[in-house]
Amino acid sequence: MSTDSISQRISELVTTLSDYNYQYYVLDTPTVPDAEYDRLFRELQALEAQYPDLLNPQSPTQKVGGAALDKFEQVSHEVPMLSLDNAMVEDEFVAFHKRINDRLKTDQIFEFCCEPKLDGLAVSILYEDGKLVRAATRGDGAVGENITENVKTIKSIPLSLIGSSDNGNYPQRVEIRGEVFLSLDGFHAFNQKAKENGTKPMVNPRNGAAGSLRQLDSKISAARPLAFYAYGLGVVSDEFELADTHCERLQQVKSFGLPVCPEITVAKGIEGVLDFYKNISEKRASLNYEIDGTVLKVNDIDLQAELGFVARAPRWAIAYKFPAQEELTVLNDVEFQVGRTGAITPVAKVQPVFVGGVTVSNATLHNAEEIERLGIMIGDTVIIRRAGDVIPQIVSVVLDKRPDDARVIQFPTSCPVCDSKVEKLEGEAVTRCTAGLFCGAQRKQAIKHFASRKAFDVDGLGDKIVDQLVDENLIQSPADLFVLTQEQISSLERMGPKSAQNLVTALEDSKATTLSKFLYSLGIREVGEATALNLANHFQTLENIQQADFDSLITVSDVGAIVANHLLSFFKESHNIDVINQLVDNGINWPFIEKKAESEQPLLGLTYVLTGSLNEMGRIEAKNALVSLGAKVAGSVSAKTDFLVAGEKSGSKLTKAQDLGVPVLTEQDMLELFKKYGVNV
Ligand SMILES: NC(=O)c1ccc[n+]([C@@H]2O[C@H](COP(=O)([O-])OP(=O)(O)OC[C@H]3O[C@@H](n4cnc5c(N)ncnc54)[C@H](O)[C@@H]3O)[C@@H](O)[C@H]2O)c1
Ligand SMILES: [Zn+2]
Repeated sequence: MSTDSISQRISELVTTLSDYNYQYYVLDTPTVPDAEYDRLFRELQALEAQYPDLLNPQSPTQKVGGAALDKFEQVSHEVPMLSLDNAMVEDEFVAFHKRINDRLKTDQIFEFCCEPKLDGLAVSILYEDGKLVRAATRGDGAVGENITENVKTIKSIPLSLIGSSDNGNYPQRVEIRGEVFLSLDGFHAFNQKAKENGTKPMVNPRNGAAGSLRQLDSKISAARPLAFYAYGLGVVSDEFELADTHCERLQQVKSFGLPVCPEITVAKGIEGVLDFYKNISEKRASLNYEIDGTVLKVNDIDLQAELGFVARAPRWAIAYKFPAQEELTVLNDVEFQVGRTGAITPVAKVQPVFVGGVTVSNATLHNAEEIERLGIMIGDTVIIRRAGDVIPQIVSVVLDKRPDDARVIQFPTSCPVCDSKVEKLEGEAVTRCTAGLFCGAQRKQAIKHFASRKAFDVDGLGDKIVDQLVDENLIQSPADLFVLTQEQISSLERMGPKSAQNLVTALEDSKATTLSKFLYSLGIREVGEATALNLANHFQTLENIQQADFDSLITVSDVGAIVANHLLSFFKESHNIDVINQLVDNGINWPFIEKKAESEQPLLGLTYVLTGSLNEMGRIEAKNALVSLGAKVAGSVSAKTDFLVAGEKSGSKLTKAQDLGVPVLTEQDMLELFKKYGVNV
C-alpha cells in the first residue's frame, strides 16, 4: 500500500470510529456490534503503530469515550477516568503479562484482582463527610456529565456512608468508581412493558442503562431498575489509610456501604486468570446482569503506580473479553420451514459468521410480524446475536449498508412443503399450514395423534413404529395405515411376523369407532375430546360438521370463534377432505347418532357437572352418556347446576355445590340412572 492509501485508510477509520463513538456514547444507540467496532479500532491501532507519523491526535485510539453533552452541567475529573486495553484471546493476555514484566524489568508471576467486566457505564460518585455530593459520567475521561440527581435514585447507592469519618470508617472525601447497569430482569420487564404500551424498547441492557441514567429528568431514571457495583477509587483524602492491594481496597469500599460484585476474586499468574475466565464464562448465563468479559488488575497498588498509564488506559489492567455475541453478517436468503404442528417459521440464511463461539449460518426470524418489525430485506447487512445456547437471532438491520438490489421478503401464501393453504388467525403471530392430515411436515405428528390412546387407540402402534413407517415411505397419511399388509409391517426393523400380524388385526379392530373419536383423531387445532363430543352430538353426521358455517359452529358448547375458525379452515383444505374420504373408503365406520325424540331424553333441561375421579368409567364416557339422555354437562358449578356427580377425591367443586345447596350424586347413583334409562356404558 502506498502512504497515500494508508493515510486515506487511517482517516476513513478515524471518521467511521468517531461516528460510531458518537452514536454509542452520546446517543446511546449503537448501529454496529461491538465486535465490528473493535475490529476497526484494532486495525487503526495497528496502522498507527506502524506509521507513527500518520497518527492523528484526534484519533479515537487516543481518546476515552465521548464528549459530555452540553445539556448536563460538566464535571472535571480530578483523576482521569480511563478506558481499558483489551485482549480477545488467551495469547493476548499472555502477551500482556509479559509486557508488564518487561516494563518492570522483572520475571514474576503477578497477582491479579479478577473482576467480571460489567456491561453498563462508568460513573464516579463523590462523598464528602459521608454524604453523596456529586456523581458524574466518564465523558471523555477528563470531563463528564453531572448526573447527581439521577444517581441518587439508584437504590443500591447509599446517600450516606456507614459510620463516620471521625471514627475512621471512611475517608472524609472519597470518590467511588463503578458501573451502573440494568439487571436482566429489569431489562426484560422494561421491554415487555414497552411492547404492551407500544413504546420504544431498549436495544440492549448496556445502552438501556446509559440512556436511563443520562436523563435530564431524574424521575425517568428513578423509574428504571438500575443497579451499581463499585470497582475502584478516584480521589481519596489523605488522612484515611487505604489497603495495599486493589482487592482489599474494594473490601474497604464495601465497608463504606457500597455494593461490590460478589464474583471478584484474587488469582495468581496466567493460570489463575485463565481459571477465573473459564469459571466466570460458565457462570455467565446464570448471572442476572450482562458481562462481556473479565477485567484483570495487577493487585499490588505499588506495582500499579510503577506501571502507570498511557493516553487512554492504565498499563496495569486489561479487559480480557469473551467472544462476541453479536456480529455483522449479510442476509442471503430466507427459507420457510414447516414445523410438526404446521407452524411456518422464516429462517434467515446468512453469510456464515463466527459469533457466540460458533460459526452460524442460520438464524430464526420467528414470524411475519418479526420480519416487519425489523424491516429486513434480502441482501441487508444485519446484526446477528447468539448468546449461550439460545437460537441465533437477527437483532437489527444496518440500514446504511442496504444494497440497491435488496429484495423484499415474501411470506408464502401456500405451504412450502405441501402447497396447501396457510392461515394466520387474527391476534396470532404464527402462520400455519392448514393441511394437518396431508402435509409432509406434519405427517408423523398427525399419524401419532391419530393412533394415540384417546383417538384410535391402535395397540402396538407406538411413536417409533410410526416414525419407521413414514421414514420407509410405507404410509403418508393416517388412511394408509388401514391398507398396510403384514409383509410390509414385518419388513420394519425389530418387527417379527407375529407382531406384524397383531398390528394388522389391531388396525382392523380399530375401524369401528364413534364420530366423536373420529373427529378428535383428525387433530384439528384445539379440538379436544370434549369439543369433538359436543360437535358430534350437535351435528350428528360428519357431513353436517363439514358443512357447518361459522354461526352454527359457535352455537355448540365449547366452540368459540377461534375453534370455529380452525374447523372452517381445516375442512376448507381439500387435501384434508381427500384423507377423510380415504379413511372412510378404507373402512372406518361409526354408528349413526340418532337424535332421540324428546320422550327419549329424560334428562333434557338438566345441567350436570362431573368432578373427582370415577372408577367404573372414564369422564368422557360418563359425559357422553349424560348428553345422550339430553342433559347438558357443564365445566363448573353454579346456581344453574342441577346435579353434581362427585367421584373420589372431589375438591372445590364439591364444596361449592354443598355451599349452593346443589344435590350431589355419587358415581354409583349415576350408574343406576344409566341402568334405569337403558344406557350401556
Ligand atoms: N458498537 C459501537 O458502535 C461502539 C462504539 C464505541 C464503543 N463501543 C464498545 O465500547 C468499547 C470501548 O468502550 P470503553 O472505552 O468504555 O472501554 P471498555 O468498555 O472496553 O472498558 C472500560 C470500561 O469498562 C467498564 N468496566 C466494567 N467492569 C469493570 C471493572 N470491573 N473494572 C473496571 N472497569 C470496568 C468501565 O465502564 C470502564 O469505563 C469498545 O471495545 C466497544 O466494544 C462500541
Ligand atoms: Zn403443509
